[in-house]
Amino acid sequence: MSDHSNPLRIALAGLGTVGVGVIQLIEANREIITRRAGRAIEIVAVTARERSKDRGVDLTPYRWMDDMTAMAGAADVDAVVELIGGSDGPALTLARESLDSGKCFVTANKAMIAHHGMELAALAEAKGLALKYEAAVAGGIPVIKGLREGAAANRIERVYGILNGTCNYILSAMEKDGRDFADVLKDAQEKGFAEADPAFDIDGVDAAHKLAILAAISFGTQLDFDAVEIGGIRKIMAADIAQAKALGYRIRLLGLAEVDGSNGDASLFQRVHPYLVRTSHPLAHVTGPTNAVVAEGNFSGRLLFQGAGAGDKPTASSVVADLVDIARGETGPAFAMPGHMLDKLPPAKSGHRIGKTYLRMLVADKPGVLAEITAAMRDAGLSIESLIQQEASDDGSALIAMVTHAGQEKAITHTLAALSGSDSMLGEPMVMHILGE
Ligand SMILES: NC(=O)C1=CN([C@@H]2O[C@H](COP(=O)(O)OP(=O)(O)OC[C@H]3O[C@@H](n4cnc5c(N)ncnc54)[C@H](OP(=O)(O)O)[C@@H]3O)[C@@H](O)[C@H]2O)C=CC1
Ligand SMILES: N[C@@H](CCO)C(=O)O
Repeated sequence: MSDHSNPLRIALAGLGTVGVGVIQLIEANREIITRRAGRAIEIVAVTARERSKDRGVDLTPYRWMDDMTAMAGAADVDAVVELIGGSDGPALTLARESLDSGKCFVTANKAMIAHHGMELAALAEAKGLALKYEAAVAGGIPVIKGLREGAAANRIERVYGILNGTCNYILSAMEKDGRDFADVLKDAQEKGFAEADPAFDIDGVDAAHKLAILAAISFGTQLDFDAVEIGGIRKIMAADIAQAKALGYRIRLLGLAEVDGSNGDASLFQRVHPYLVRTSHPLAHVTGPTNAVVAEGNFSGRLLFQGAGAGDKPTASSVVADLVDIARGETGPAFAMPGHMLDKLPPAKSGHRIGKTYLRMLVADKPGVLAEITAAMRDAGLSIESLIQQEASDDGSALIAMVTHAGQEKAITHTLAALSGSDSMLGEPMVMHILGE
């Protein structure tokens, strides 16, 4: 470990959007960072794939190290910052080697933490080192610190929010301009907040990485990414956005987690899915790449964390905040309590969950179709709160969108199973849950 009267010396692996942001931030705010940290934070070594690439920052003050293993073992490095990405591969090797070599470790890599966070936390804990990942969840929002420190005295009942800036950008642009999905996605990629593989964003995987991390910190449970139920936004049509609006809702990709005790033993519910959110709810007004996380504490009440969920500067802000913590000597457990105290909960089943649901179906425009749908719903014990049928298209199809009264989720499954063989149904129905207040 480093001597706290000397600068905290860091090695930076990854010089892309976030890596360059970190260099710029440390340069721009050097004086205030030093005063807050109690000592300077100095970059001593850097690495990326391509040494000769122009990154718009001067790298000559720093030692270039092609060999990341050497970076992890360098005697003049106190903390390693990983901004490469990827759940495995070089990022994971660097994490293991850095902690093994006695270096504190900071990362923005939610994929790696979601998959390997328990192992890395155990490594860090065994050596009394810091493993920090504020930037991994919701970019520039200090939500990890908020939950880990500010809300540490609470039992968190539920945590949910908008965890992917790319999806929120796409959904709010579709909502505002009626633009189509592919066009808006291209925009998000150009702006630098989409993942290297944007399928991670639009299919909900990136939000699921973040949700699994939030759940572990919120509930004192072991990270269980594999148990997150995941859905994305690919199948959302402009018509869904319009119908949701007409029914008093906006569509947001949400991650939602809670400990479910309704069936006797506690289990962990984690879901990422597009939800309909009442226009009166604060999350309905979160637009663009902004993220927002709601945590409901049993003493604090509802907490809302909101801000930029991605981008060079906001994400760098979180990375450097972690470095300030390390410079101050803060090396507490990565998941807010020692690893052996984290509960291991089984994944919750969702069939008994009660809520309202949005259903959109493309159907053949012929007599009796609505009766067929409502009969399937009646048999499943599901009742309709509101329903819209759009005028038939030239191809003879009609779009039906409805919101059900609150019912068990398994009633939706039964309804769709009953309708699945029907030749009235054209294409796959779209199911979206409605966020309960
Ligand atoms: N962008 C954002 O807004 C946010 C990103 N994150 C996370 O931060 C991390 C970095 O993201 P971002 O900056 O956007 O990514 P970029 O793709 O912009 O940058 C990745 C960097 O890693 C380097 N790199 C890739 N592979 C290797 C390798 N094998 N060896 C050495 N260097 C390598 C690249 O080198 P080269 O430049 O030479 O190709 C590049 O400098 C990811 O984990 C991401 O999920 C988290 C929150 C927000
Ligand atoms: N691709 C992510 C970056 C921040 O984690 C997003 O769009 O939110």
